[in-house]
Amino acid sequence: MLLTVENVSKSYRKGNKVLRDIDLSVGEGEIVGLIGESGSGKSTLSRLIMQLEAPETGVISFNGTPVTKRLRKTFYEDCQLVFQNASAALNPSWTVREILMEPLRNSEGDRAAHIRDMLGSVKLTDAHLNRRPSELSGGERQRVNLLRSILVNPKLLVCDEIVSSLDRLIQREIIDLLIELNRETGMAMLFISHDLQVVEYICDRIYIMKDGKIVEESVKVDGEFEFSHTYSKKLFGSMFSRGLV
Ligand SMILES: Nc1ncnc2c1ncn2[C@@H]1O[C@H](COP(=O)(O)OP(=O)(O)OP(=O)(O)O)[C@@H](O)[C@H]1O
Repeated sequence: MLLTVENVSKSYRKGNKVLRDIDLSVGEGEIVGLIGESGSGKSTLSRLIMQLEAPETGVISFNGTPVTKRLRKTFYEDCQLVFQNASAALNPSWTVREILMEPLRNSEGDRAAHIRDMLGSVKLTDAHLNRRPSELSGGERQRVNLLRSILVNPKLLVCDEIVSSLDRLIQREIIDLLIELNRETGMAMLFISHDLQVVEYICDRIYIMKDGKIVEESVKVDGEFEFSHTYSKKLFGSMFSRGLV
């Protein structure tokens, strides 16, 4: 397995567990979903995976090695995080070129040529390079954000609600890009979302989270996920009835 999360728990305040005994895995080249309502602990888990915070108990491993035993620099070449708010993630005073050069600062070779080669993979052009984030649309900003993370060719991309603030059409464009990237490069993804329709479209396997616990894992069969846990049925049922799916 590329990523394994074993028995991970986390509290911010004594006696109030935000994550409880989480077990989760992502295999090479797999697109795995993590779905749950607001406040269920999804972003906390993504921060733990990225070593931005430490778990209280349990172990997170990448290719069988605990992430805490990895050098940050090489770990971030293997595993990258993209999160929802592209505007906050991008330095407003930098041009797109400067933003994209930054993750390659330690790379050898022609960085500008690498960026030019990769622009097309997220449907951006040379013309975007001299613009600042404020001169881009929301969808373009998220594509710059995404490109910044994939420039180092990570094996795993953790996507935390990356299309949630975009309209359906732009969401679809970004999701199709992710599927294309996955097919072409084999990049695995942990796709975190509260949006079943999006998760159902992109993922082959999903985990359902409730109040800091994984309550169910489901594998897509014939294009659909099946659930046995009452909460998953209720969650998915209410999404259908609200017309989100
Ligand atoms: N730094 C923090 N200090 C204290 N409590 C926190 C902190 N970060 C998150 N929490 C709490 O942990 C719980 C889980 O939050 P988290 O952001 O992981 O949920 P989420 O599922 O990602 O929600 P959303 O979909 O709304 O982003 C929430 O109750 C939140 O208030």
